[in-house]
Amino acid sequence: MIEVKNLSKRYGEKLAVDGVSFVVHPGMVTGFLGPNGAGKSTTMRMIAGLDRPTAGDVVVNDRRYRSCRAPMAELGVLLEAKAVHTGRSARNHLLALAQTNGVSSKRVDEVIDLVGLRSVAGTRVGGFSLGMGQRLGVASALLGNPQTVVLDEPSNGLDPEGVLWMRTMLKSLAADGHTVFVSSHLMSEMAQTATRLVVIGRGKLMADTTVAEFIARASASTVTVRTPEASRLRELLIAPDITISAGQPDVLHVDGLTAQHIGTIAWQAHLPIYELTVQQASLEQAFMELTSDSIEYRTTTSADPHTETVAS
Ligand SMILES: Nc1ncnc2c1ncn2[C@@H]1O[C@H](COP(=O)(O)OP(=O)(O)OP(=O)(O)O)[C@@H](O)[C@H]1O
Repeated sequence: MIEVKNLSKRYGEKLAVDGVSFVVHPGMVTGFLGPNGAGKSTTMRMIAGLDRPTAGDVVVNDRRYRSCRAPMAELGVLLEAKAVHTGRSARNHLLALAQTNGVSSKRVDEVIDLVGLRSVAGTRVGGFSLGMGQRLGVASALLGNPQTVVLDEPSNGLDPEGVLWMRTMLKSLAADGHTVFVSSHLMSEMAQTATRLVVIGRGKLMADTTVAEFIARASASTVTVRTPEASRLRELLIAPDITISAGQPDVLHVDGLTAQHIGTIAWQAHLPIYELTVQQASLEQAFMELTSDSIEYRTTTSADPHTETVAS
């Protein structure tokens, strides 16, 4: 479990993390979302004990690790993908890490298999691709079989097979009772991987909820109805606070009523229904809606798409 309590981090004038509190529970994957510069990496670095908070506290697995990092069996960390510049092979790199942390060489071979690096375990790490480096980083994070893992953009640089592998691995870690806290900008991937979400914007907590609730809160829950009796159904449904727009002649889009309600009214009036669909926002749409005011680095729409402006 990770408990973050009133956590703040100031870099000079910049308050990168501003009084953030949340709890990451074991047994499920928790996604950590926020626009660029929101403070995700800074928060993760403080959880990992690599940055000292300006204020507030972090408790990992019921213990405080103030000045030193949590032991490998407690907390496994993958922070921003950095190439490991070493002439060592992947296996020797992990063996060295294992020796300094009292981890057995048997575990080294286990994690090599777990991350799918068996065929290149003897290859120099310096020549690894970004995706192979990510897998090695995950292997290092899992070496101590930690109760809690904190991974910053673990799917970064992975090919589709690698992204699927990462999703499966994170879910299986969570299913085994581990605490899994993962940042990502890949919204569709997060929607498939995480059960809960912590969302920050400009250093402040914006949401701490389940993925389902987060999406439900953002979407207007429009119901699409397909019926050959669209105009009759419209007359039966229309009421104050109910908005009905027509798509094709046999399609109505209804805001303000549930699918059950619409289905029941149609059934009572003996109107045939060919389709009744609740239109839910995607996680990406929900995220954009929630964070649109807290995007710090925004591209201008009319000018050069490569130009970035910093909002005041
Ligand atoms: N060492 C540092 N010195 C000064 N400012 C920093 C430092 N590290 C981070 N910042 C600033 O703190 C803010 C939060 O940065 P952080 O890297 O935590 O955001 P992020 O949410 O991880 O962003 P991204 O999604 O782009 O990785 C940014 O404005 C960043 O410029």
